[in-house]
Amino acid sequence: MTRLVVIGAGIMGTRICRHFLRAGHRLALLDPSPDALAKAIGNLRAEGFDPVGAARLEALEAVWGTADLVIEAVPEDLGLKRAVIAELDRVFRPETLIASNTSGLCSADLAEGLRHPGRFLIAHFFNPADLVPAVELVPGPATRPETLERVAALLTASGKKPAVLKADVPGFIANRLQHAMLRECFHLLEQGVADAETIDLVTRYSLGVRLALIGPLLQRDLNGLDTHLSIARYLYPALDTRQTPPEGLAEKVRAGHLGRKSGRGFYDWDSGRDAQLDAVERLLPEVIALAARADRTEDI
Ligand SMILES: NC(=O)c1ccc[n+]([C@@H]2O[C@H](COP(=O)([O-])OP(=O)(O)OC[C@H]3O[C@@H](n4cnc5c(N)ncnc54)[C@H](O)[C@@H]3O)[C@@H](O)[C@H]2O)c1
Repeated sequence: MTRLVVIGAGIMGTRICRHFLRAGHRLALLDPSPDALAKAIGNLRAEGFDPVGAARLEALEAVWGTADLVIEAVPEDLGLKRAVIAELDRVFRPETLIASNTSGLCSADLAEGLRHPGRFLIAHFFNPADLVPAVELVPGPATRPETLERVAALLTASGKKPAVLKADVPGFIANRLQHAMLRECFHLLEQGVADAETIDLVTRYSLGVRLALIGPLLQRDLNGLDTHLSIARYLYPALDTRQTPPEGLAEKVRAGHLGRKSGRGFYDWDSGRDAQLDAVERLLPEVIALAARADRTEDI
């Protein structure tokens, strides 16, 4: 059993806790917001777990300062994350590993100025973190090989699929792909080629049907690289290559249309859509089980 500390009791922190508690680890959760902490601890207790909750690091230091791994999941702000990680580096013994759940900041930027940068790396979980198997691991220039090995082993033993990147690039793999696809979605919307419902429908019932079972590169091998090259030759010049986010997106954010959390985004969020999306999330384990079956051809 490993002792873990999670910093930040928001969407990601709570679900990361749930994952490791289910895997049998001991866990402390820290958040300076009393509401966020009470909600997270309350939800985890309702599931039969008993995590330690704290509002300040000093409250954990005596007992948890020797924890095996600390994972920070505070808001995506480089200055805030740097300050939090530097404090963790100061408070926890040098043997305690430190991971950041940043969505795409560089490992080198987060580790700058640390006293013990060899114990730091990025461990990028996906939402919902208790269900989605992949975790991107991004070492920084000073990360020790044992840090990477220990975190990868812990994740594998708890049922996750860690994937180690060979370079410290912003956005890692998944967010680079996601943003490339979304840039083209905005392009199609702006050009009036299709509305949001149509783009979502085509994506789900074409690319989406395959993606949980076959990665995009293996799928291209199936299709034939010569065909892909012929299409790429005429298609690339027509694709969006802009270097700044679309103005339409910025307008939505300025108007407070943030998606589910504000009741309106690309779609209107009434209680029916809320309930529908909750039901869809309950289907995720089935999709994940299918993806795992695709790795074992004897099961198909
Ligand atoms: N939401 C996602 O889908 C998702 C997916 C993958 C990665 N991430 C990344 O995970 C991180 C957290 O995202 P989230 O969606 O859980 O955010 P969130 O806003 O839901 O939660 C952040 C929590 O951090 C707490 N916090 C703020 N300052 C703190 C501090 N100094 N010490 C401790 N806690 C502090 C806040 O009170 C809040 O409860 C971000 O880096 C984000 O980019 C998010």
